[in-house]
Amino acid sequence: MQGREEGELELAQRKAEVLTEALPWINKMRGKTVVVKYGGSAMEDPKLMVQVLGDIELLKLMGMRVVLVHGGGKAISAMLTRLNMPVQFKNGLRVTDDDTMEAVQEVLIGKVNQQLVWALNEYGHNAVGISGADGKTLKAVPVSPELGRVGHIREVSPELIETILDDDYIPVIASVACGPDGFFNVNADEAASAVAEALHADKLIYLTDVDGLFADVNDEGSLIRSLTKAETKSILASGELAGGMVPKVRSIVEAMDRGVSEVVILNGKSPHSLLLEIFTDAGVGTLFTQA
Ligand SMILES: Nc1ncnc2c1ncn2[C@@H]1O[C@H](COP(=O)(O)OP(=O)(O)O)[C@@H](O)[C@H]1O
Ligand SMILES: CC(=O)N[C@@H](CCC(=O)OP(=O)(O)O)C(=O)O
Repeated sequence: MQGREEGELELAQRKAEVLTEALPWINKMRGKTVVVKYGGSAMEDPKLMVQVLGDIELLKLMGMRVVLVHGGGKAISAMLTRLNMPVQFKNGLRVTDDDTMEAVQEVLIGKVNQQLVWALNEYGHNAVGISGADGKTLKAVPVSPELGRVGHIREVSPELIETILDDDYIPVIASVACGPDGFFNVNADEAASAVAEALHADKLIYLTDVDGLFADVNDEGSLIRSLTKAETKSILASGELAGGMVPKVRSIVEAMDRGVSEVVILNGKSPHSLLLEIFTDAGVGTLFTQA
């Protein structure tokens, strides 16, 4: 009994230490705009998803203007497979014909977006789900004829997002944009980067399914803790990155080129990585800074 009480006291002291360490960060981040990109790879496990959304709720309660931009690539591929439709990527971007575009809309806007909104609402902080077509928030132009309806963001109109934030809701944005003749499929990493730029965000966070950027993709011990913009550009140019990490790192460079001062890649599968990154001195993941 005595031992258990001592253990409990130690735990309480540790919790108090954590709060003390967090206090300056809470002060620093109050009122700041944080764009969180939540990727399909880290959204697979519903239990983990609930935990991530709980962390987002906490950021909101601590006074941050939190914007959630989401993907859902795995869910789209699963739907296409069920429909016996091809799943094809070039340089990390999905080849998107008209039928594929319909499936993308159904999965991202109809399913994933509303699941996230519903789950955030369960925490008590009301969320509003939009796609890039709402309020013409994301306007895109085609990337190349071989990719079909894949869009590159040409312009972001942040007014609707700002209205939602000003009314104290959490905007949840599906990475579908409007283009010259209908909807376009935009990589969610690029959408998050463009939204962060348009909102002059203080921080852009990519939640994915790995701890950050590895020097060697096959070695989890090779996590790179921090990179400057120049170093990030040379990694991108080296051609060593593969799969979804290519558009992610390209989006990070674009965000930094356009003035976002801090970008982080975090593992959305490790418990409370968001809180550890924002509220602890050491942080976690890979931090990208201007210099
Ligand atoms: N150098 C690297 N470091 C870390 N991950 C890498 C690297 N190169 C490629 N990857 C791959 O990128 C994946 C993350 O990108 P992606 O699957 O698009 O995530 P998300 O769906 O979260 O956007 C990782 O699971 C990993 O397989
Ligand atoms: C053009 C393009 O590739 N669009 C992506 C959009 C979803 C996405 O980016 O989802 P994740 O963040 O989960 O990977 C796709 O169709 O998969």
